[in-house]
Amino acid sequence: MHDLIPHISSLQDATLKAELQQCIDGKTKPLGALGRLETLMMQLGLIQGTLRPQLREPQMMVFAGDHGLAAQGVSAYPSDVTWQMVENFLAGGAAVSVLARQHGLEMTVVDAGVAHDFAPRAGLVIAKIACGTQDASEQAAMSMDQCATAIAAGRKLLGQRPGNALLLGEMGIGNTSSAALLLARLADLPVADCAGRGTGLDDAGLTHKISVLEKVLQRHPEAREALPALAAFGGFEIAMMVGAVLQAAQENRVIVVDGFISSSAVLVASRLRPAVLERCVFAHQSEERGHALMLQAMAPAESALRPQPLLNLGLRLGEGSGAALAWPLLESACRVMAEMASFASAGVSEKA
Ligand SMILES: O=C(O)c1ccc[n+]([C@@H]2O[C@H](COP(=O)([O-])O)[C@@H](O)[C@H]2O)c1
Ligand SMILES: Cc1cc2nc[nH]c2cc1C
Repeated sequence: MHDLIPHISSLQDATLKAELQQCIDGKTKPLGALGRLETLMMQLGLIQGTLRPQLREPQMMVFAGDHGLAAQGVSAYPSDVTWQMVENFLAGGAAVSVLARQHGLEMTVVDAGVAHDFAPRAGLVIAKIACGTQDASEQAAMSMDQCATAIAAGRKLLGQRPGNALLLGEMGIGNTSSAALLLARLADLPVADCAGRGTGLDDAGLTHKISVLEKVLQRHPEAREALPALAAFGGFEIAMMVGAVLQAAQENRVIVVDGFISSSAVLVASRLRPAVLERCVFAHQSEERGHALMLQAMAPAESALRPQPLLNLGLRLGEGSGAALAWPLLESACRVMAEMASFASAGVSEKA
């Protein structure tokens, strides 16, 4: 366990925090007037241990995997869409491909367990654990060994990438079911509150999905802790994201979290090592039912670690699209810290 799950220290440095606050408050604006950008500036400064945070070589990593549970009719789309969208990511035509290009994000697609043989090529890492998970309504989605292998692979892959920022993306037909199951079990919530329409189920489809997920929870009463729950409910792309998040946090990289499924990986990682949350920037509030509860489940209401998503655009796509859309805000936070004048340097009068 200790080899698999690294130690992650807390960033709480009262001196640096006071200096950052003084630097932010000293800039030429009414106190607090840059709102949420100011807390982002503070967070980036704390992560990097400096008054001048800088972002370099941001890595968009899109983890893909298939889900045995999809056979139970829990998604509006067929499983083949997973590999077809991987091809689309690599061809440059998916939403995340366009947005990553726009913002200069290097994009890597990771085959964590897609039920398809891909031709090797630049931008694709084939790290298949298996050709899709098992059907969690019949058995554990993956063995504990597979789960550990996926986490270790995610850590290794992230460790090999350059830069100081990770943007999380994912693709996997059926993976809103895994994320909802993880939330229901780890936060002890009714699965009906955690499950949403995913790729676009209608009312009857959602009712069916919830009844399938209730049976899956009953099938795995023993899977109560983070790792057994991850193994029971899947998927490989979520497990690999858990590894990538743990490694990125250990290396003090900024982690930009996308939507419901990326957040479920952070939920698991934060149950193992709560300090990962200090490195996480939550890009947006997804339209998927359950995402708000997912964010609340990560930390108590009064905690400074309670996730506060940057955007609320009604997104429900995944892929890392929301993380890419939020990226310019992180760049702006750094630019403001570095370039905005202070009252003293600009000769502007302070509050009377
Ligand atoms: O990230 C989100 O908030 C999100 C919300 C709804 C759907 N998705 C994407 O839709 C796929 C999973 O949906 P489903 O219905 O097949 O479980 C998967 O590829 C996700 O990237 C993603
Ligand atoms: C077309 C399509 C694109 C996606 N991107 C992420 N999840 C997706 C699901 C579908 C169905």
